[in-house]
Amino acid sequence: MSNKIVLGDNQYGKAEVRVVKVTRDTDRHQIEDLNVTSQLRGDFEAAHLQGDNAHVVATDTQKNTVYAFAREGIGSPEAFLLRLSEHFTSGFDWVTGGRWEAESYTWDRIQAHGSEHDHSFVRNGQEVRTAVVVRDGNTTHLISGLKDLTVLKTTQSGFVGYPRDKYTTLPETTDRILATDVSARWRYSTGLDFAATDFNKSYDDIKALLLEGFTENYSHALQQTLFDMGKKVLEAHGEVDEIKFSMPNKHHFLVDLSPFGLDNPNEVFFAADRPYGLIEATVQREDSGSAPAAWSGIAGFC
Ligand SMILES: O=c1[nH]c(=O)c2[nH]c(=O)[nH]c2[nH]1
Repeated sequence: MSNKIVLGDNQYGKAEVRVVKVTRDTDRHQIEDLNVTSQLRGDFEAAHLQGDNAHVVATDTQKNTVYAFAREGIGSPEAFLLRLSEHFTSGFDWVTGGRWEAESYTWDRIQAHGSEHDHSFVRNGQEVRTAVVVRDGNTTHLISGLKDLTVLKTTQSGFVGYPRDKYTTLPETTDRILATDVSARWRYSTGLDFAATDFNKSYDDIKALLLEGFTENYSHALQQTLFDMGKKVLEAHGEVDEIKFSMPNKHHFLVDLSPFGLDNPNEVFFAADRPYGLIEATVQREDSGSAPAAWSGIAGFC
């Protein structure tokens, strides 16, 4: 083993640049609200080893670039990140790649006096939309997703047939509540023409498929429901290579009402917040293989 100490993988940039873009071409304003992280990869050895900052595009400059690009419009988180990645990799020879990530928050128009208001909005708290661009030389990986999409069904779910040992106390059930916060990330094929893709439409459609997938079949386990949801997305969207999920099983325990002389025919539950089951999996095409580089910097499944 060598005693020489060298620099390993590295990236740097500005994290969580909060940018809100108002489009006011007409009196009916539009709002886009993002939290952007920009990180550059490339030849930054001199900065780390010698304190030579000649290659260090300041994180402050990266932040300013986010705001300057927003002036020309955002469009979709994916399109915005792709523009940033192109700018930094084409503008600086030694920047060979990087990672650009955004969370996107949705604002709905306030319904006032029966119609949608022109310039007043209410935050839609249903889920947070996410996007990541990972660029490595000429290869661009694009991963879209969502998190905190909380769903629940009151029947058509059960859990039976699992092994029993001396530590097993869980009773089998064929009718339980199934609830989870869906985190999902789907990776678009690198062969896709990103410039010609309507990522907002794709997002809306995939979210709808995930929700439908949750409802459609009797659930023998959250694992099966996860797979149903992913399968629907891959069947309908040929441009998506794989989808990763992280889903807590938000347990709802039937409350024993017998001390009060009451029955409880599956109606009153204690919603536990912890511990929770944690179900994570990738749903992929048989021949697609995996693309670990695309997911680098994304902790765990989602
Ligand atoms: O859908 C479930 N999957 C599990 O793996 C599991 N384990 C458990 O205790 N309850 C459940 N439910």
